[in-house]
Amino acid sequence: MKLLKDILFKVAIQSVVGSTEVSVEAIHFNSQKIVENDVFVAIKGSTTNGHTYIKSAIEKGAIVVVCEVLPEQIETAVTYIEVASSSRALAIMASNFYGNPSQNLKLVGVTGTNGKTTIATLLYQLFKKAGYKVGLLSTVVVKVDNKDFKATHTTPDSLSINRYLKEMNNEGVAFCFMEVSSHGIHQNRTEGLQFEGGVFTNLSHDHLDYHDTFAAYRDVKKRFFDQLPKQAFALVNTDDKNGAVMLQNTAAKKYTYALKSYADYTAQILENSFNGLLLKIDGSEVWTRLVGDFNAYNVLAIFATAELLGLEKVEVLRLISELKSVSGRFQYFISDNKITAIVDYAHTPDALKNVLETINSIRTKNEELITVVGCGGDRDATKRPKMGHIASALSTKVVFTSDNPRSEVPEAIIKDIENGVEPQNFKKTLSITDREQAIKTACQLANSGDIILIAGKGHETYQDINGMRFDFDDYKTVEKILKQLQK
Ligand SMILES: CC(=O)N[C@H]1[C@@H](OP(=O)(O)OP(=O)(O)OC[C@H]2O[C@@H](n3ccc(=O)[nH]c3=O)[C@H](O)[C@@H]2O)O[C@H](CO)[C@@H](O)[C@@H]1O[C@H](C)C(=O)N[C@@H](C)C(=O)N[C@H](CCC(=O)O)C(=O)O
Ligand SMILES: Nc1ncnc2c1ncn2[C@@H]1O[C@H](COP(=O)(O)OP(=O)(O)OP(=O)(O)O)[C@@H](O)[C@H]1O
Repeated sequence: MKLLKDILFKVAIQSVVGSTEVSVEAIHFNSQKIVENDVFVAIKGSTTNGHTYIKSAIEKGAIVVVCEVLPEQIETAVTYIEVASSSRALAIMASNFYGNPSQNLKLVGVTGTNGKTTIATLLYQLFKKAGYKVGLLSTVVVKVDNKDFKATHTTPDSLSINRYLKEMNNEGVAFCFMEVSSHGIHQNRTEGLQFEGGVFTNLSHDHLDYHDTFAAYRDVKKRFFDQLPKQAFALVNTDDKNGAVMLQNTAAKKYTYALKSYADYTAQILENSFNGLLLKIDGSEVWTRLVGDFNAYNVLAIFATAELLGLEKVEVLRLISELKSVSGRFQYFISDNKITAIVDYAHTPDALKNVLETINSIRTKNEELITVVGCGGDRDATKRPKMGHIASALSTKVVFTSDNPRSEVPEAIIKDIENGVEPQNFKKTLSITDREQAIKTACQLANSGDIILIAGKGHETYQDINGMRFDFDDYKTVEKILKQLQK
């Protein structure tokens, strides 16, 4: 049990009706989870207004209600806390409830359109190898040192974040790396956390279904840096023009990294092949198994972050050479008959362009590049023709297919993608709605030496069709088909 007035510490309260000297059991923002002696936080969501559940939360046993508008009917046995932002109040209360766990470890947030999972996961790997207990909050998995938990979001809700951080405190975790999504910042999921540092990767067209405009999307990302305290570090990629924007109003210590322009941390690509990258960082050569130019940025960000967190340069360089690729991020194998199959999470125009350009910069002219790609349903439709255009312009053959059509008609999504194909590239493309059949066709089209890229789903192990999740794994599927075709 916790005293309400303690968990309200630093919450910007507008009015209180009732006593704050009451003991509460737990905090919930979903009325369905409420039991006796709980706090219910009513949040205005995107589909429902949590304030409509106040009555039902009280019936289930809530003794405290945190809300932005006081209900007309006040129950005398209940304490009401009126705040300007319930989601912000929730985050601060969650932090207080779990004993401000972010203050007991070094927390680094990674934000940007692409590279968050790669950088956060590889930092987790690197600090583990350096002998520390480490935490990870990522799109793929949540890790409390060696314990794994299923990830539900890129950045979980504030109660879950603080619960995981508390577990990390209990395990003696020294560093935690977390992905900070634009949805997470916008919904105040990271409010009140004490960050040791923030990393900005890049910004490109994404999530405009949610943020409406690119400027709004950029400004949400910037808010994360605006809120960093002065003892923290803000590390940004200044080859992306938005990097400088992120630093405009931050109180944190500013650091930059770049491959193409002057920066505090720079690197040179000496070699780039399917065996990995040879980089020169700060005068020293380092070999990494990670493939592609974009991973040179990721490795440089990892190097800088590890140094800023106090690791020795020589040790960091040694550990970088031991890092393994991240699940579904340029994850590849070469079949017995020498076909290279790559599974990559590129599901934005920019990420798709990057991954295709990377493969094209490595492959020889007589090796074909066959791409299998689709776009999600119920999400930003403006990226569909862009992805169709990019895939067909940068591959030798393309199979358009489904990628989580959700409630939309898969063929209609594919039609939107096809609309972006330039007439001269039509002959390179075909469309097959069923993703397994599409992958099979790509495998049948491939000859020894060719490369198949399966883009968009990466680590995901399902296909979301009409509210139902069906098991589906790009990597296992292509592995199975290529084996069968060899027989
Ligand atoms: C669009 C969006 O981000 N939605 C998130 C939001 O839900 P919402 O605003 O839609 O909630 P709602 O359904 O309208 O309900 C409003 C309130 O009423 C409450 N309620 C509702 C029903 C009830 O019976 N009782 C009750 O109290 C709900 O608990 C909620 O507090 O708040 C929820 C709680 O934190 C999130 O789980 C939910 O994430 C949904 C599932 C989601 O898919 N989010 C994605 C888009 C997302 O956040 N993605 C980013 C990464 C994006 C990327 O980089 O690719 C992420 O960080 O994961
Ligand atoms: N630094 C980078 N710059 C551009 N593209 C990148 C970078 N790092 C990775 N990518 C590409 O973007 C894809 C997604 O990478 P990653 O999962 O690390 O990004 P993310 O920011 O976590 O994305 P999401 O939030 O969608 O999970 C990769 O599969 C790769 O194709």
